[in-house]
Amino acid sequence: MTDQGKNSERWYHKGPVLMRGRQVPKSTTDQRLLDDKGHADWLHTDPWRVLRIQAEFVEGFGALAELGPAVSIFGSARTPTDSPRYADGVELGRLVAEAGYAVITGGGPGAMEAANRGAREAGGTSVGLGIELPFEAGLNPYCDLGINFRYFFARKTMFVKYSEGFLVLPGGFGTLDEVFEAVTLAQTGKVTGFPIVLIGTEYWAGLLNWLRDSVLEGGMISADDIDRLYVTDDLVDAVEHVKRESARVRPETPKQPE
Ligand SMILES: C/C(=C\CNc1ncnc2c1ncn2[C@@H]1O[C@H](COP(=O)(O)O)[C@@H](O)[C@H]1O)CO
Repeated sequence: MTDQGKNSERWYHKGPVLMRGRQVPKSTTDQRLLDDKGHADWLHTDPWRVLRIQAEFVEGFGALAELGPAVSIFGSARTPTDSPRYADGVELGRLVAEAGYAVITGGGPGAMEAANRGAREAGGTSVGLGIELPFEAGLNPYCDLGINFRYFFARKTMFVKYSEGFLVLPGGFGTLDEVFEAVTLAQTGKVTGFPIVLIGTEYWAGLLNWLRDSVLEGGMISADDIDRLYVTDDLVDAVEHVKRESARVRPETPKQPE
């Protein structure tokens, strides 16, 4: 930390941050630390929040480092347990587990619960990366390994870092956010060989038509960007697509469950 006068203008370095003129603080960080008697407001400030964010990454990396090959399954938190879509989720979780992958979901209800349930029932590894929400429902009972995140962005890093692809059942904003994050990471080369499979041709048709007719037509994306989204109704084909892509980009094949 440096605090100096230079050409009559005061400047101050706080780590990588440069402050000049009126931006220069009236006190130093250590003054504030030592003068701060008795009140705990600092606990709710951004610098303290950064430590919690760091802790979330450290805990996530620590818990998932030895997971082995995994696939993330997304889909609506609102899928009713007695619906055909829930049954698809269970079947998909089972197929993914039988293919030797751990199943990672958002740990919530609906399609997430279905996929965790399928993985658990098939004897696979069932992981839930939950998110703290104001209307907290907690992790579904089919998660064998669960982490509850405060921050969406830390949690999203885990889905991409620890899975070899995304399988996406019908869903709403949360699901769309996960799809578009993955496809943006693929488009910008931040992830390579990362299959994204949309399950349900009828459900996704409107979105794909809009991507072709407006987004591609308007020159906002390229034709091969749309090809990053593989669409199918067939759950076996969905899992096979992930296996094919994994085998193409990673020489080692998934371990079979013991
Ligand atoms: C809506 C209800 C609970 C929400 N609980 C969630 N728990 C964990 N993850 C969630 C939750 N809601 C959304 N997500 C994430 O987004 C995707 C689903 O969002 P959608 O808008 O429902 O499509 C999902 O894949 C999660 O990662 C009470 O029923």
